[in-house]
Amino acid sequence: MSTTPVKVAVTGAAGQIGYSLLFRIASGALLGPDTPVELRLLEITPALKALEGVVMELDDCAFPTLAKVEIGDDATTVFDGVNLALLVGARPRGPGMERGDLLEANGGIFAPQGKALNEVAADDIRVTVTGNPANTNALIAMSNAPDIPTERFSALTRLDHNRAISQLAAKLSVPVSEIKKMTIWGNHSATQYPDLFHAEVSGKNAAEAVGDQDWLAGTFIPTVAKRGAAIIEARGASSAASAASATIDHVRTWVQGTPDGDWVSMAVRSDGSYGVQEGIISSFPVTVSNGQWEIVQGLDINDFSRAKIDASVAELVEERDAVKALGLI
Ligand SMILES: NC(=O)C1=CN([C@@H]2O[C@H](COP(=O)(O)OP(=O)(O)OC[C@H]3O[C@@H](n4cnc5c(N)ncnc54)[C@H](O)[C@@H]3O)[C@@H](O)[C@H]2O)C=CC1
Ligand SMILES: O=C([O-])CC(=O)C(=O)O
Repeated sequence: MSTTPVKVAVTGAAGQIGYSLLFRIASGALLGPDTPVELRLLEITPALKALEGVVMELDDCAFPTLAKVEIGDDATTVFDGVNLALLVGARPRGPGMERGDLLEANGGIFAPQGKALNEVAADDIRVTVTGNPANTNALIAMSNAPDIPTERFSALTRLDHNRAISQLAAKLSVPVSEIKKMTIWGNHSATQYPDLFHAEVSGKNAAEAVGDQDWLAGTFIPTVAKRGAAIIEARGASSAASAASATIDHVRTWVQGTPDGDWVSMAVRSDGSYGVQEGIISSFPVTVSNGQWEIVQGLDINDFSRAKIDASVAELVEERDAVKALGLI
């Protein structure tokens, strides 16, 4: 085992997602069995007592990869020297709400956290935003951290990506491992576009393998895009274990890379690829190697996909304009 622990910050650590996420990070599921981790856990002051209880449970697991845990309510102290920051802490939506309804309540959290990361994080900091509305919260954090390269900020659309793989695998009665090159485009919201025209099932084009545009447009896309709301309806609370699992998948891919012949979905700063307005944080197909993501280039976008991508990007532009008006970026 290497000796220097990787410092991993998690915000909202006493919340639902935190309760699933922390134990997976501490057990080595994020960085592997040979990399010790130091957890830096940020919460609001009233939640610190609950967080102490979670830390007692972490201690009781006796994870060999968990080197140290520090908790606190001050971002500048907790983020000091961190290599990875998982920004989860934010209010979840309830029944009947869209994630964009959280913009005002949650947006205010990410400007100070971006500033704190800018001031004290390690030089190799990588930031993943899970708290909703995730894309625009990542934009806020990035805009408030001018000294951190913009490619070190990302937002989570891996949960949508995993949901899309699962729905397609069930439709075609194949194992999820047969599905490659899934893409989520745009916003982590009901306008997101899960794209089957470039996905592959056992090496064959997924849209052709499905051969049913009505299912693709009328069942697959809305099922994936509205899965979060369906879980809130069923569970009475928003998805937590699957969100934690996707957060692990996202960061592990960012650190370890994508396998040959596959890609993942990550929401990252647009460079204008595929006509997505430059500067917003939008989900793209990306490959990762040596800790650097690259947007997959050269995919043909048909008229159906063009309209779906444009609609989700228009929503992201609206969200950006709203947080600009609030003075958050
Ligand atoms: N991007 C995605 O795919 C998904 C995102 N989410 C989002 O993740 C967020 C967290 O969800 P849950 O854990 O279920 O919510 P939760 O309410 O159980 O936990 C959130 C925690 O964040 C803490 N918190 C609030 N403000 C904070 C601040 N300024 N600094 C540090 N901590 C703070 C709260 O005290 C609470 O403990 C929500 O915004 C939810 O909508 C949830 C599922 C999937
Ligand atoms: O739907 C929600 O509010 C929680 C979330 O982001 C998801 O499950 O995708």
